[in-house]
Amino acid sequence: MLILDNLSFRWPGTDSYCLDRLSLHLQAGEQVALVGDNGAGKSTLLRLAAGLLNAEKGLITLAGNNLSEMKAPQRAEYIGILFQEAEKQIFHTKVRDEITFGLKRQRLSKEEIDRRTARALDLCQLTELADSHPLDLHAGQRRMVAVACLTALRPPLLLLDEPSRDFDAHWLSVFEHWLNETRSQGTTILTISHDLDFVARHFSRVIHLKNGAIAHDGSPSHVLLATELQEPGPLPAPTLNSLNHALGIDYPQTVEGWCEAWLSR
Ligand SMILES: Nc1ncnc2c1ncn2[C@@H]1O[C@H](COP(=O)(O)OP(=O)(O)OP(=O)(O)O)[C@@H](O)[C@H]1O
Repeated sequence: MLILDNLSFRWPGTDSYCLDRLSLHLQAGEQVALVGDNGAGKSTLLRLAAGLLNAEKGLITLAGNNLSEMKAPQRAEYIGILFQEAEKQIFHTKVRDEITFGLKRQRLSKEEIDRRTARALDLCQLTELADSHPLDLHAGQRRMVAVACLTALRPPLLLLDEPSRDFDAHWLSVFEHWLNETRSQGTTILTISHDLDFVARHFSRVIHLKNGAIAHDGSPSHVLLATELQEPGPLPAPTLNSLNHALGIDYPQTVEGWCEAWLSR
């Protein structure tokens, strides 16, 4: 689905490479989390993958196409982006209009637009807020409005920048339910996250970016327990991994799986 081949990128006016000869291959239907310190280059990588920045060297291929040769509307058919400040993606005065905007641009029938909008509102628990002004909503709900727009458009690749931040417990569970639904439909997802418990709960492949290069790439237990993440620093290991490590066991990453394994030991 997405191939980053030997990618190098420097921000204008800087001498050092922000990303240095980075290669990454995402299969269709894979869900991958990108973790690493502040300034490691995660958002820059996501913007390159979205075609919003151009690499100095290397090639990005999206569904067999050279990304740098794809025009914005063609890229939009394949890629949905959730920025860190998702509220800046919202322009309309009603939640419903925000969702239908992208669908109308795709020239879908009214029935299809209504069907997709109703489903997106329902999945994102926004049905009762459909006629509200997005700016009257709180941060978690506003983020779900941006998520609902992606849901309705159904791009095969989602690029999410710290999607779980700003949610309270209720809206985090709504978002995680949405993520499970989206995964079950085979959508390819690349997400940035600093929440390693969230990463361990949802992603079977984790990439640890360090100083603009891939330091580790593998399962959550492999990557999140790697030495760098164990040391005191900005990325503490997720709770279940720390527990497994302390007890010297290799148990599942979900609370349910962990309890099952513990009870049947
Ligand atoms: N618009 C910009 N102009 C110049 N340098 C930038 C710009 N955006 C980011 N950088 C620099 O590029 C490097 C990587 O930044 P980036 O935002 O990609 O890191 P990150 O891993 O996403 O960090 P965080 O976890 O804090 O979001 C940093 O040194 C940052 O200062």
